[in-house]
Amino acid sequence: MTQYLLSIDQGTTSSRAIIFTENGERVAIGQHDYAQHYPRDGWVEHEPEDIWRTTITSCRDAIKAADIKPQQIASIGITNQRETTVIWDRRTGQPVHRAIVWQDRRTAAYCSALREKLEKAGQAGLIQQKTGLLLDAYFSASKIVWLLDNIPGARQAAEQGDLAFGTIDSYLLWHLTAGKLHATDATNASRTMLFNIHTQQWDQELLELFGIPEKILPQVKDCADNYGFTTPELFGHSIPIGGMMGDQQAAAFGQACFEPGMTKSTYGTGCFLLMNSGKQALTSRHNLLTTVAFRLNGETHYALEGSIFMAGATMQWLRDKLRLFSSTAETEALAAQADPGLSVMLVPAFTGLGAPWWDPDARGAIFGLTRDAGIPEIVAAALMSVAYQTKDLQKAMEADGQRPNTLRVDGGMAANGFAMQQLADLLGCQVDRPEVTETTALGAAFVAGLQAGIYHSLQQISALWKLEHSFAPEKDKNWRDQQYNRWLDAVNRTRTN
Ligand SMILES: Nc1ncnc2c1ncn2[C@@H]1O[C@H](COP(=O)(O)OP(=O)(O)O)[C@@H](O)[C@H]1O
Ligand SMILES: O=P(O)(O)OC[C@H](O)CO
Repeated sequence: MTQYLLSIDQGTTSSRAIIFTENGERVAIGQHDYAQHYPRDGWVEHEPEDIWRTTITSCRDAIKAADIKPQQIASIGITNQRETTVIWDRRTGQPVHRAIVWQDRRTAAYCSALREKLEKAGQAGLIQQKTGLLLDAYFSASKIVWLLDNIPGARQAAEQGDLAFGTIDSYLLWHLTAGKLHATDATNASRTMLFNIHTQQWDQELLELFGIPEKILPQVKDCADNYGFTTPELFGHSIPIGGMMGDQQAAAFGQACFEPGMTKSTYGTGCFLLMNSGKQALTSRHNLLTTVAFRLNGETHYALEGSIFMAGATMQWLRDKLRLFSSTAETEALAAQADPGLSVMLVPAFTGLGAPWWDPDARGAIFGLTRDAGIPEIVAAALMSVAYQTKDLQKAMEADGQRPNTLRVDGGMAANGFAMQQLADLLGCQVDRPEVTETTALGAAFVAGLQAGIYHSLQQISALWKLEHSFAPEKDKNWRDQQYNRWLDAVNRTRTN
């Protein structure tokens, strides 16, 4: 009987399930979008029930479309939007509130106050030293604090051990196993701001600092590990769950970035660039994050990460709010019509600026508009903003003494040839796009396959990576510097810090 791997990719805007062959070929997909809730400026929430329902429907659709039996699935891998925080009641499985999404900025003021407190106490570097993260509303810790402080009775219930916290991976695992397992993996744990990435343990000092009871936290496992079995009612058969990874780490794994210096950049809703740093956890002095890249057999590999909040989401804004086009697939042809002599710049700071600026109060702007500027120029500026933001990350890595070698790209926006060519031109390095751009799902399938004994080494997985197109830089250094200086000027005009 032919064996397959099922990857669950629970993303910010949609839930997906993809069936892969043992050779990493995509057989079938199930995908469902779900509602985004914006109750106030800067607040972003998801209904956990929507996440669960769309995930399970996507799995069933994928199994049906692949025309296979659940018995043929050797293992399930779970990958997910990271940091997004859910707290639920262990007795009923009911969430106490909607999930607070990674993009949500409601705890920005709390984070600023805590930063000041730490600075005054001479402990400014404490959080970065332990977690590799910068004190920001992006990560789970301050979101947990908000839930415990704002949901009546939550703090007391948490202290009594009645509540469970999880990022989306844990929440899905809990439901897939009918409440048998409350676990996460080291990559997701490394995004909570409560996990010491050096000792690989929940950190007591940080739990005290945030006032979070340890009882609500999940057990932390390797990425390829025994995550139990799906409860039989779901698929008519209990399928083993063998892999778990945050989505950006999964993308790096699916891109086979296993050696130090290997770098990937994923262009989905946001953009996340990860450079493998091997078994060494590098500390950035230029506002990048240190994160767990993967942990296998108890051995941790690290990465430097730059997180940008708006990439594909900028294209959605142009489509849905400005109605400049009806499908993002049109943007490549539109941008190709832009007059290269016009210098429109779009800074997509809709929810503040991420790495390396970390300015939660900055807001978006379009500069350089003239009477000749039209839809093509604005679309081109939006696509180029993604390349400029990646250039910011490249500069920060270089300032940290790192020189990422070729860049492997993936995610929905990597399909856009205009954006990818701009990226190669601005970075001045080769940009490689693989045959499978759903590398996030593929990475989760790979770790699940390691656990199932389908793969025996990382070399075996590397050999499955296949190049589809390589974008080579076509512009010189002068052009790059000139363009980048104009970008910096535009960014500086939106910054508040
Ligand atoms: N051809 C394209 N050109 C530009 N942007 C695109 C294109 N295709 C998809 N996108 C953008 O990519 C994003 C979807 O990518 P995906 O990897 O599915 O995201 P996520 O996992 O964050 O939901 C959307 O924001 C969409 O606007
Ligand atoms: O859902 P995505 O693909 O936009 O990824 C979200 C990231 O994991 C947030 O850190």
